[in-house]
Amino acid sequence: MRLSIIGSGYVGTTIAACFADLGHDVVNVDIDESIVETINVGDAPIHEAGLDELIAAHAGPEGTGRLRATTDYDAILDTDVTFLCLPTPQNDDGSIDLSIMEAGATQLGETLAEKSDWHTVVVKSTVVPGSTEDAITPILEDASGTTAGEAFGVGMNPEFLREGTAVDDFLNPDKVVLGADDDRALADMRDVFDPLVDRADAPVVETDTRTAEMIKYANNGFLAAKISLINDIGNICKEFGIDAYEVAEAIGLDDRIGEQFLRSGVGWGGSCFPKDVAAIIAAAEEQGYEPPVLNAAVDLNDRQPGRLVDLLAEHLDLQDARVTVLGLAFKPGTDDVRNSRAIPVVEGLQERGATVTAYDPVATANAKASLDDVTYADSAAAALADADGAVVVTDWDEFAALDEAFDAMANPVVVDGRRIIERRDGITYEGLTW
Ligand SMILES: NC(=O)c1ccc[n+]([C@@H]2O[C@H](COP(=O)([O-])OP(=O)(O)OC[C@H]3O[C@@H](n4cnc5c(N)ncnc54)[C@H](O)[C@@H]3O)[C@@H](O)[C@H]2O)c1
Ligand SMILES: O=c1ccn([C@@H]2O[C@H](COP(=O)(O)OP(=O)(O)O[C@H]3O[C@H](CO)[C@@H](O)[C@H](O)[C@H]3O)[C@@H](O)[C@H]2O)c(=O)[nH]1
Repeated sequence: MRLSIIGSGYVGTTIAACFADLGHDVVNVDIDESIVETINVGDAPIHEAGLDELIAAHAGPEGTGRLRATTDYDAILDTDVTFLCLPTPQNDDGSIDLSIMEAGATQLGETLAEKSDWHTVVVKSTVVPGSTEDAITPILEDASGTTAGEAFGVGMNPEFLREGTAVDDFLNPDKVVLGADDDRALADMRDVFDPLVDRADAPVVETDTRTAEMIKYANNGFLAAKISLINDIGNICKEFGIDAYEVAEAIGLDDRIGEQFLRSGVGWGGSCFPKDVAAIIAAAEEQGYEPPVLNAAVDLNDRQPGRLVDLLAEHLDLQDARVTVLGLAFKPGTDDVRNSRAIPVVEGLQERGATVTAYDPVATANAKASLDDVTYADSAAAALADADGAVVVTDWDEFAALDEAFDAMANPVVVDGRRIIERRDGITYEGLTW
């Protein structure tokens, strides 16, 4: 099928490259010219395992030609289905900010006014229940001068990929959720996903758009709360001198609990969990319901970075100390620092009078835009040399291999927020929950 993908960020670029690999003809539409140029020379605009190869295979000079990018919305006219992969950030009160989606839907609708045959629009972005039906569809109707169900159909297909493993997650999904209130839109969505579903043997959930929207928030809310619960239990373990990871391994053997997402530590960050949990709480409150468990999950998550800083302060006076922060990305495998726990950790250290030297294998450039007064080192060893203390915020594999670098610290105190450093003689080592 011929697909257009509006928004070529972490989700839009990944799904475009994967759909091209599955045999579709795909065009990415983005307002950022540098992203468009990067894709068209066959490179990935983001750091994501396996993405370079897929883009080179389909968009590069020697590629299949099944993937290209443009800033011109008219490219949509030569496609059958459009995915909206635009950002859905949060307002100051935590509620969803749909303004970028609304702007994209307006441009899409104006373009569809020129199209004579049927078109299916799929909302891929994470949006609160009712957004597709009550906000996006009316904009498409107004801007195109046509009616949903007649000239075009609208569906909602939430995305569950994780950054760092985005390509693999997209190509091997646990489930595919197709939300539609229109039979033709649903039929088009089935055709788009058939090659993926066949290949991955993935279960397909067909439902209406509001339920599809809610499934995404339920998924993220559940996972975020699961991590907060293991952090709560981990904090108790620490008080008793018990290893929370040993406890987690045992409880994870119970199929009803499951072994995944039981890594306790400095908490959940990223572009999704914090904003999505905030958005569904705000949406629930607007309906008159205050969700106590999700609120507690956020509250606990907000406290973990402070606990990390407090633990370091038990071992050294932070005033004028030089502290090394290992890891800036919100998780390993990505250059994304949006809502990374590194941000409150660095700010907490600075508030207590410490000066911070940081190192991350790939996220330094992005971190520079979010953090002030930080010295960035070119290697973990350089960051650790002569430091008065160190904290670990991201579980990059390369940190597990560090050994002698700790001996070059002025005072080898290490507080590990991610259980990645080996405890050994010669280092004063503290785990956050073990
Ligand atoms: N990042 C993830 O891992 C992930 C996973 C699942 C779902 N989601 C959801 O997917 C959506 C997109 O997230 P993302 O992380 O890919 O965002 P992103 O910020 O990485 O990318 C968005 C892209 O949209 C472009 N853009 C902005 N306005 C535009 C316009 N009017 N027309 C065309 N392009 C425009 C930007 O230039 C940018 O390249 C969000 O709703 C997010 O919650 C994200
Ligand atoms: O046991 C765990 C697992 C994760 N994390 C942290 O949780 C955050 C999120 O990690 P992860 O879920 O792996 O990455 P994301 O890319 O944010 O993916 C989440 O958010 C996406 C956007 O909505 C969804 O598509 C994914 O299904 C959902 O896992 C990171 O800070 C991790 O360090 C933990 O602290 N402990």
